[in-house]
Amino acid sequence: MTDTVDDADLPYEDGASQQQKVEVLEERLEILEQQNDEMRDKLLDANAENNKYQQKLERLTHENKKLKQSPLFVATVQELTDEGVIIKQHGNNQEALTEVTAEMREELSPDARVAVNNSLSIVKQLDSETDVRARVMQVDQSPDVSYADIGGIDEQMEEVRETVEMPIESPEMFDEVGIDPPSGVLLYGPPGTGKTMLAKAVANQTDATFIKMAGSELVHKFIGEGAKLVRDLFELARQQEPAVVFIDEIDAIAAKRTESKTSGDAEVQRTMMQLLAEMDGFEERGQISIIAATNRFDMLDRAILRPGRFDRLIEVPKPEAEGRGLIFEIHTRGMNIADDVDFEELAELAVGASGADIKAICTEAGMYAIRDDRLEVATEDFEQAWRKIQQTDEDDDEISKTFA
Ligand SMILES: Nc1ncnc2c1ncn2[C@@H]1O[C@H](COP(=O)(O)OP(=O)(O)OP(=O)(O)O)[C@@H](O)[C@H]1O
Repeated sequence: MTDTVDDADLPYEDGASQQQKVEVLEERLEILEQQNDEMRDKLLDANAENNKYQQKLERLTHENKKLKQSPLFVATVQELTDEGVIIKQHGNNQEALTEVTAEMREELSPDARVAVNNSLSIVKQLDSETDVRARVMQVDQSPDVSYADIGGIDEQMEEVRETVEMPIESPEMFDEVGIDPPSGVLLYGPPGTGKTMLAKAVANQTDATFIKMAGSELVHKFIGEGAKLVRDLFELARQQEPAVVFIDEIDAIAAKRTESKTSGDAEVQRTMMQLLAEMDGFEERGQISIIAATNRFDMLDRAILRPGRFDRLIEVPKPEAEGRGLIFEIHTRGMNIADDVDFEELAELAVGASGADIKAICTEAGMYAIRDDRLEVATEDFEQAWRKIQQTDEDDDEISKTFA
């Protein structure tokens, strides 16, 4: 590069002639012009380079977005080698060697959980397993539901108590008599009839930790991890025993096998096999009771109903008139209701309502009173609320038919 002209001192002696001064200044001007040209060239080059990087960035951002949109699989990092990173896919346990950028490599360590795309490139690192567990499993040390909060399903409640309470409270009795305690209870029936409540109440009664896992979340949100999460679920229960493990929507993991052999099916199968294995290993299970629930009994794989697994099948139906009356009574306990409100009458009116519907009627009736600026809930409010809830149900049915 040309010499720089960086001192501001005049480049000639004080006594220099006019001629000498002009010559020196011209010389300096020439240098400056040259430098200017060089700088302009560099700027142009830098701009071109910048454009190139900008385009590359856009392309990569687009590609990254695309990668994140398509379904990803979960894998665990086994080893960081000079050739690349060895990962093991969950579900099929296949190992693969994949290359990663230097930045990604810095972040990774053996045992890290990562999401990989179809070509097994690592797209991102995932939360630790504890976070995932927290999201799929709802743990409640002491649920606040008691038997007195449940109405209209006394028989079912008795059966659940008999099956679950005894093995938790007096496991030694089963040892002494020499029989295996009943392993699992399967509650089936329409939505909102109190299945979850029953499981919570029995956990509360036995001072057991209530651990809930939703079957549908297990297979839809955590693809490739179902079997492992089932293992984790029972491990967690063992740490917390006595525990009641409640598997909601079990039909999502234990549905009848279909003819198709898609990878989704295989994954669900693996999850179910793990569940069966955990249920069969009762010896090591300790004071852990399993309660599962489904609205789709007809869809269940018979394997799950074999003796020694869910050997108590309890139907939890919608309540009859008497039961509906009791549920109205339960849900209005804390409400300020008019003296003339008659639960039997309300129960006669709300034909076909589930426990959850009745709870909704009571809340809605309270809302009608508030809107009307009254502090007391009247019979009319309940009637109006029931009409509204029926309407909402009909609308929902319409919507589900439209999308069916
Ligand atoms: N038998 C009942 N007695 C009192 N309240 C009930 C009863 N059944 C349902 N409820 C009310 O409805 C709510 C929902 O019930 P719950 O979650 O137990 O139903 P579920 O049968 O587990 O439904 P799903 O199949 O949709 O999971 C409860 O929190 C409770 O307020």
